Amino acid sequence: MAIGYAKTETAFGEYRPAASRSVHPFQTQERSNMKVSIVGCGFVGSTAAYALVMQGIGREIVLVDQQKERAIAEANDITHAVPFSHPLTVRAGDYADLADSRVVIIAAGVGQKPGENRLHLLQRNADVFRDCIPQIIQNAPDAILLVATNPVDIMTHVAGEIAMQMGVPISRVIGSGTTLDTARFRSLVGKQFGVDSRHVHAHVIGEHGDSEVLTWSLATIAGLSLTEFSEVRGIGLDAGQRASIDEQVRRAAYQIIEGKGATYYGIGSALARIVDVLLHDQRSILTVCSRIEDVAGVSDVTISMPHLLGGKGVLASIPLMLNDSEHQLLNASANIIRDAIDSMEMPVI
Ligand SMILES: NC(=O)C1=CN([C@@H]2O[C@H](COP(=O)(O)OP(=O)(O)OC[C@H]3O[C@@H](n4cnc5c(N)ncnc54)[C@H](O)[C@@H]3O)[C@@H](O)[C@H]2O)C=CC1
Ligand SMILES: CC(=O)C(=O)O
Repeated sequence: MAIGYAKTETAFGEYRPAASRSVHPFQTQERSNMKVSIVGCGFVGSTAAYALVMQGIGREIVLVDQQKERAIAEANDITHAVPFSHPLTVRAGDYADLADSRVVIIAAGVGQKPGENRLHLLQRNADVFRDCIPQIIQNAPDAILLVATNPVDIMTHVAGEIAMQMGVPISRVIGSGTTLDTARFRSLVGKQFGVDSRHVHAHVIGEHGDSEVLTWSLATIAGLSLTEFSEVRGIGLDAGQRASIDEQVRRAAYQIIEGKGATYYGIGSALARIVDVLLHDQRSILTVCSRIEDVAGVSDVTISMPHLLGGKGVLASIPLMLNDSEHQLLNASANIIRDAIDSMEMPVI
């Protein structure tokens, strides 16, 4: 293009006359379709925003928190990372600013203190959801809701109950579920074998909590079962090593919370990955949680299984060919979630 030509290229490769541009160059239609909002921007919400910016996922991020000053401070801090990463805008807002969001991440509520498990948070965070989910849906009725707040399976169930009463299809209500636990499992198996964990195919399913199920029998690397891979590479994976990996996955949150008060890098990255899949209809398989008709003999439960995810949310949950012991563990895990759901009064809008 000749120097001085009176057209400028937007960030999206679209040319338009500079003089006729009435909005900031980033403020195009494409950008508004790439809007992601985050309600609850403490450790988890703000780290998810940072991960989105670092990876260039989406174009606009809105942070909403009951502590407005916190949201403003986080938005400013993350904006200062933009010149080193990707051209997103990050700003604080109110519920009205959620309008036109494609995805709303919900990380509002309390986290575990040392000595607490995730189920201990149930009543406190259910109260938070009674307050914030209706406001999110009123302002962003077409958005996909992505829940991170713990206990995430039950909070996703609560969000789904409210969403359905407000006319939102349940396929648009997703929880991060065991996406993080699956990442922990893959990273530890990768470390054991000296293999890039992105090439370890292994899933954690069930509750995002103490009863989760590591599906060892179905784990593969390069199409080989872990036993076969272990033989091929001459690297052992005995019962003791499996038990140690299981313990490290299952107890990771406790260990990290004991050490630094909260977990956020892993979940922030998991949330960014899920958002990427949703925004770009990537049809990825992730162990998010969604409301499923029947899991291991337990009916109508919100739980993590491998899910096919696309631009409209959950496209399918994928049943696994588990061995008997894994099936029993999944049944027990699903019953724990079902009992917790039954123990509480679901919100009526
Ligand atoms: N799903 C997962 O794998 C993980 C989930 N979590 C969960 O995420 C949640 C958030 O954890 P953190 O960010 O560490 O907590 P945090 O305390 O740092 O942040 C929570 C934020 O929510 C805000 N908030 C509370 N009530 C609100 C309301 N009604 N409306 C708007 N904002 C509200 C608070 O002001 C605060 O800024 C916890 O429930 C935690 O257990 C944490 C790590 C992993
Ligand atoms: C806190 C939590 O749920 C986790 O790190 O797994």
